[in-house]
Amino acid sequence: MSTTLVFGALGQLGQCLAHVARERNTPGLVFLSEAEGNILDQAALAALFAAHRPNHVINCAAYTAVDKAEDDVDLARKINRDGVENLARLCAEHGTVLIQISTDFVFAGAGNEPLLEIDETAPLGVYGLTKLEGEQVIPGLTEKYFTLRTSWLYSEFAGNFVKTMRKLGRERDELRVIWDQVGTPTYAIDLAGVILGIIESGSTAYGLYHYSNEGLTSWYDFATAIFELSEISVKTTPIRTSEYPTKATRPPFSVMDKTKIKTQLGVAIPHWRESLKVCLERLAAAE
Ligand SMILES: NC(=O)C1=CN([C@@H]2O[C@H](COP(=O)(O)OP(=O)(O)OC[C@H]3O[C@@H](n4cnc5c(N)ncnc54)[C@H](OP(=O)(O)O)[C@@H]3O)[C@@H](O)[C@H]2O)C=CC1
Ligand SMILES: Cc1cn([C@H]2C[C@H](O)[C@@H](COP(=O)(O)OP(=O)(O)O[C@H]3O[C@@H](C)C(=O)[C@@H](O)[C@H]3O)O2)c(=O)[nH]c1=O
Repeated sequence: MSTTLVFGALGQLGQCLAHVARERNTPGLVFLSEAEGNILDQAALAALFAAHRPNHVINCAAYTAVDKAEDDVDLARKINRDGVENLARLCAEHGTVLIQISTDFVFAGAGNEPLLEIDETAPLGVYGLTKLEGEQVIPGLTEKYFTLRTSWLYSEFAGNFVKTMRKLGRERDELRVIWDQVGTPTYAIDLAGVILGIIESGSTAYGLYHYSNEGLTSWYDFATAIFELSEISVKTTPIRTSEYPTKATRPPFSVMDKTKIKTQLGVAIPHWRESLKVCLERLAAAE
């Protein structure tokens, strides 16, 4: 039986992978928390590879606190770059396929056309920069990798914008949400399905791919859709980024073009609003 090691298993995407793998009865996945599989601990990683001889590794481990990263550069770089290097090196030694997850925040987002895999990267903050460094370290070490750039992940698991908005929308009289940052939300359950599909298909079409849901929206319009579909009534005011100061600068336009993953890997992608409905139904059912 083929084995897949999943690092960062207790994070949002890690939990979504566990959920989808259970639903599909996918065998051979070994889920590793940070304590069980610290991507900075080279000796522990070597022992895990020797014990499991994995065919695939999914790296869900990351430093994802976008604002905090601005003051925590060394740790962000260790996790988002050096940890990826550790995994890629061992994958090369063992002939393992590495599935790395990256972000739309590698782009400056100054344009207004959907971004391709070949488009210029220019991260605006430490999180995006260190994620880009993680992407870039892989091809020098192994050819057998899939790097999937995704954006605006949400799900019923862990903390995310959808869960925050539902909570704040019920607690507050008014919310002010940025409308001049445009991107595409991604239901992390959909992404988990795509990752498992790549493994199940045994695809060797290695390389860098963009994956998000279809369509585009602003954070304000996303929040408005969350309230409408959740039947939460709260005054929601669109504001400019300048009216919501944050430590890290985010890309104003980070919509990614998914033509490559659709044509080369045969991935079918739901519109963000359809996937949002599914997530909100599941959240409501659990309440
Ligand atoms: N969330 C989003 O909106 C987006 C995320 N991405 C990317 O998707 C991937 C998954 O993100 P998501 O699941 O949301 O992130 P989370 O922050 O929810 O999960 C990351 C996990 O990595 C763990 N971790 C941190 N350091 C280490 C380490 N040294 N060794 C092993 N595990 C570690 C964290 O543990 P602990 O919490 O205990 O530190 C956490 O459980 C990441 O690569 C991220 O950059 C891309 C676009 C959007
Ligand atoms: C809570 C809140 C947020 N916002 C804005 C701030 C920010 O621009 C946007 C989203 O806020 P968040 O803190 O959820 O998201 P942020 O941490 O910027 O999300 C990013 O995370 C990393 C990990 C990624 O890789 C990106 O793709 C993206 O998902 O909404 C408001 O305008 N009003 C509010 O009340």
